[in-house]
Amino acid sequence: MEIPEQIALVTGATSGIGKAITLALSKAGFQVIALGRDPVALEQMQHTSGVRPLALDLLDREALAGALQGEKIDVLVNNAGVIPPAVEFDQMDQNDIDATIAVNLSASLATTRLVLPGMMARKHGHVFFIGSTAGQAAFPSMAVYGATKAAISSFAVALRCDISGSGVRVTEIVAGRVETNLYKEVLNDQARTDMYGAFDAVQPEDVAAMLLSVLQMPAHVDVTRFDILPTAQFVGGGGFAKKDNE
Ligand SMILES: NC(=O)C1=CN([C@@H]2O[C@H](COP(=O)(O)OP(=O)(O)OC[C@H]3O[C@@H](n4cnc5c(N)ncnc54)[C@H](OP(=O)(O)O)[C@@H]3O)[C@@H](O)[C@H]2O)C=CC1
Ligand SMILES: CC(=O)C(N)C(=O)O
Repeated sequence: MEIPEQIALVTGATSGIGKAITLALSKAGFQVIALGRDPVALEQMQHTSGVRPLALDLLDREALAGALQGEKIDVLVNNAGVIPPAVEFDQMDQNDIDATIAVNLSASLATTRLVLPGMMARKHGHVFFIGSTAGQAAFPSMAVYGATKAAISSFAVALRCDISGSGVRVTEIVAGRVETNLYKEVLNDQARTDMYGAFDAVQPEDVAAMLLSVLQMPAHVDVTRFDILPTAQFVGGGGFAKKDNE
């Protein structure tokens, strides 16, 4: 009997962690729908790796729903994300607050809502969420980004309760510092090089390798969450209140 090709949808497939996951899944034999806004990057990936490009903005709900209509997705990787400028909350621009919540949280929930019923009907599927250490501990000047990732973490565990017994697995990937383009709009090149060098950052391919290992576990095993950090990085530790705001 021929085993049908499995289909994976990866959001934020044009760069960083999402790109590495897309390429790893494609190499592992999945038909990958690679979703991102950059059509040129997607076209290149189609050319070199045979992935199916899906150029759209996740915030365009109608386009997303239309594009996913009829797709029988086995693996969903909710990866797309943005990081707003690192400033204290009282200095944040409201547009940055809204955009961060919309991409990092709302878009993941919307995509999952579209894909999950089909998985449940077929009694098979795996939904991944890319969380962050910033959702597990306080990071100064990252209150909103951290809040979106804490919400993702909370959502992922609660989702498991809701769909328990359906055969669909859920995994949250809690990533520490991974060397990608995430900070390219908010830090200059030197600052990014210093930041990643200081920790010997995790590489996107490392995250992809972990995701594949989790996916390859037997169907009755769900790795509900894993943390992946540079060996030299830790999070948490005490903070001290400022004496005043002057
Ligand atoms: N790098 C790190 O240290 C860590 C990253 N993470 C998380 O990993 C995920 C991937 O980030 P990373 O690889 O680092 O960063 P990158 O900036 O390299 O990649 C972000 C991806 O998200 C896509 N994206 C952003 N906005 C939208 C949108 N509106 N619609 C569709 N796609 C969108 C981008 O595609 P395009 O521009 O083509 O739209 C891009 O492919 C994020 O959720 C991030 O929060 C978590 C912990 C640590
Ligand atoms: C941006 C992140 O999510 C992060 N964990 C980091 O350490 O930079």
